[in-house]
Amino acid sequence: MRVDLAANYGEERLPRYTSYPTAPHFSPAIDADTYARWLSELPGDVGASLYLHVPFCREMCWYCGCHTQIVRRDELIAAYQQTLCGEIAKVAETIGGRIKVEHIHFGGGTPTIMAPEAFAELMAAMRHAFFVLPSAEIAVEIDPRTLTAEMVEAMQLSGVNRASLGVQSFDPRVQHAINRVQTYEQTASVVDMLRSAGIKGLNFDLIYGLPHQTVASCLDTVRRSLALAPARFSVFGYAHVPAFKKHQRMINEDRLPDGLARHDQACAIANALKEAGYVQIGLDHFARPDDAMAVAFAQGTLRRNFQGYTTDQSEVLLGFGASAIGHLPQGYVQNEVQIGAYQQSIADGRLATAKGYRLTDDDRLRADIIERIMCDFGANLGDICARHGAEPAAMLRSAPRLKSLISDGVVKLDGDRLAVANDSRFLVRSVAAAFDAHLDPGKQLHSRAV
Ligand SMILES: C=Cc1c2[nH]c(c1C)Cc1[nH]c(c(CCC(=O)O)c1C)Cc1[nH]c(c(C)c1CCC(=O)O)Cc1[nH]c(c(C)c1C=C)C2
Ligand SMILES: C[C@H]1O[C@@H](n2cnc3c(N)ncnc32)[C@H](O)[C@@H]1O
Ligand code: MET
Ligand code: SF4
Repeated sequence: MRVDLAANYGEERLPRYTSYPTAPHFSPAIDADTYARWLSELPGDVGASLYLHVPFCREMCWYCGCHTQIVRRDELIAAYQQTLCGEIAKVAETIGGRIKVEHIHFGGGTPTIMAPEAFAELMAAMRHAFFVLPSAEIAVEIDPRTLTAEMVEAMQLSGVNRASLGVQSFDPRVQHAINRVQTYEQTASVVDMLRSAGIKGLNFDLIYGLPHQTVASCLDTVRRSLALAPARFSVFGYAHVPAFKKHQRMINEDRLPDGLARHDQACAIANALKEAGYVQIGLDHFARPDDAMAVAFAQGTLRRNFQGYTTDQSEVLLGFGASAIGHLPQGYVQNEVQIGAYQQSIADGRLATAKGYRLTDDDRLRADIIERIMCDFGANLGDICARHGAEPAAMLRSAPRLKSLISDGVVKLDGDRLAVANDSRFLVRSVAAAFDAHLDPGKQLHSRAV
């Protein structure tokens, strides 16, 4: 990495571009009526992906940046699951046909906090409302500390074929500082259970930049993780935003590694995973070369959505649950974030849309460019502009911040082909931001760029 540039670009607060425009630009002008109209306009043969958000956990990890809350009473989870079933039926009814589904992702929070029968019922509700293709990828985010054998069986019977495990760090000192104690044996046993049930597409989530983390501690976590041989890793830098996430105040900021230490940790993890034969993908993913994500990356067909990088090619993403975001050809929609408001909407027979964004033609063009930059570290502006009936020269003129990126050697422009220099890939968010017409540099809404 070029440390000289980190100071110029690295501290910028930039979006992670899981959508364009990004979620802070969503407005209440897009409401349940708009969503209903958009759904009814979907072509009958469209392929969709489903995202189900389950915003509950048993205990708060102090670093957590997800939309989740602590729940002790199982009745609350049961009531929420019933609401999800109601929302699925309502959305299918509004579409007015049984569209085909290519991917299902259960995220959270901790989806496996549901009762196994409730999980099975939810899957059945989806198969009833939609045509879930036999080839569909069905993925569940898992907290290895609380996964039961009964839940594994319910997932197996429901056709789940991928699982993403929260691992974060195996270092006991780090684990205590983040309120997440999870032994290696717990994780290993969950890996065994899942594999025995035929759920073989495994991902591990790791985090660097946590309190007390060092390069040695990160490398030890990688070494132990490699022994369990997951097909993929997601490696995130800890995003410390205590103003948004009050529980992050429990993290002692004096124990957080500084920018340089974070960078060393990120590099050490990346090098160790690459040495072990994993391919580095985008900002934060690693996959075995034969894994579908590595293949998509090699072929230039990797996509980016609200879960991060994905192999999912669907044009439509339907989000279910509190705070869930959906993406339709017309634009984005986000459900009520508060669980009470979400449940009330569905109980009243309405969709639960709280806000959204209607895409313009210019947004679609820029979204395409930004997605390719985030996925491929480059973009063929000529091809992309041609698909949108636009001129690459005009697009380049409207991206004035590219100039300094080019003169700093971060970006190379060869005709209409843009490429992020190999040693500057950590600045990919800055390159994407150069095409972001909505970016307001005054607002510090996002986490650090590196
Ligand atoms: C599975 C856990 C999730 C993580 N992020 C999301 C999920 C479902 C999705 C998400 N989180 C935020 C947004 C922005 C819009 C919003 O409704 O608030 C979305 C779509 C909030 C957020 N997440 C992180 C930060 C710093 C913020 C607030 C500020 C901002 O919008 O940037 C950090 C963060 N959360 C997750 C990760 C992996 C991550 C950073 C590496 C988990
Ligand atoms: C879904 C995954 O997101 C990661 N995750 C959750 N919160 C944060 C945060 N504040 N910063 C970085 N990564 C985070 C964890 O690795 C989790 O498993
Ligand atoms: N909640 C699970 C865990 O932390 C899944 C990842 S975080 C949404 O282990
Ligand atoms: S990291 Fe996972 S288990 Fe921990 S609080 Fe967040 S969603 Fe829950």
